[in-house]
Amino acid sequence: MATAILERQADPALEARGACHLSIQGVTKRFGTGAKEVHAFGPVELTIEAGSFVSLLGPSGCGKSTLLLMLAGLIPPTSGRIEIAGTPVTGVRTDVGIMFQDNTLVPWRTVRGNIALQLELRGLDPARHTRRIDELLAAVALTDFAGRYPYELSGGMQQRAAFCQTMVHAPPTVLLDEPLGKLDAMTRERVRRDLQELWMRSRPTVVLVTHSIEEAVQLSSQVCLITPRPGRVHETIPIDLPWPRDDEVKKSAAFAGYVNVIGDVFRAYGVM
Ligand SMILES: Nc1ncnc2c1ncn2[C@@H]1O[C@H](COP(=O)(O)OP(=O)(O)OP(=O)(O)O)[C@@H](O)[C@H]1O
Repeated sequence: MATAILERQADPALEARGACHLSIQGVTKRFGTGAKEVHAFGPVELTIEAGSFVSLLGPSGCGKSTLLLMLAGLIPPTSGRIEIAGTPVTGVRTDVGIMFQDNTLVPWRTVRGNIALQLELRGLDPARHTRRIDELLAAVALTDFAGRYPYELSGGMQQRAAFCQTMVHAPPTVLLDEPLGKLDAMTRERVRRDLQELWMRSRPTVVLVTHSIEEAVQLSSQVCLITPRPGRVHETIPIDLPWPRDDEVKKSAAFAGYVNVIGDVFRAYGVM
């Protein structure tokens, strides 16, 4: 799958897109005012190196999704500064690929039309990317459903279509908010492998929000542990395991060691 996803067609708009360095400087987020104010997140200082795969792990409500939305420029921080590749994030970033747990497929377009929409929104001509769309569809086993509408797909199929949407413009920065949460266990494992292979081949900067310690350890170059709300960085743990993180690696004592160490942190917080 990854090979297909990463093959880029000769469109300068999709070429020469290096991975981006992300910088989060003293960022906080508060929602509401007065008695209803919620201090959701921060202050946080965090640097995410270009080409790394960072998972954000933390208890429910600690502000992980809020951070992702701020990184994408969809909501502003209350204070602090976010930069992608040295440029302050001040609004929606079209060079970022983002995927949520609930997909953003529009009901009036087919699967192919939904994928094409992400190109159109960026001023790219879908007709020039037919091969890429076909390869993405094949990679997630949706070729036969390209002409179907979202309501005709299962939840897992909708997420796979949404994955194609996220990747079709070859984003140098990919933000994933529990994208695999609603997938069945077998599909989830397959998409994890695909995601890993994809990252290894083209090394976009990936930030993944997940509740699964195993998923974070399997996929990440670093796992960032976030405290209960208001979320702060407890620790960033480099995951020094060989790639690819196949079944052999997942069965290793070192893998189990990382899972235990991270689990101990959350057990100490009383959230596990
Ligand atoms: N638009 C909003 N208005 C008010 N409060 C909000 C808003 N969005 C998030 N919050 C609050 O901010 C806090 C962090 O929410 P967020 O969704 O970022 O957490 P999370 O770590 O992603 O949680 P989960 O793991 O359950 O998805 C929560 O207390 C939530 O209620």
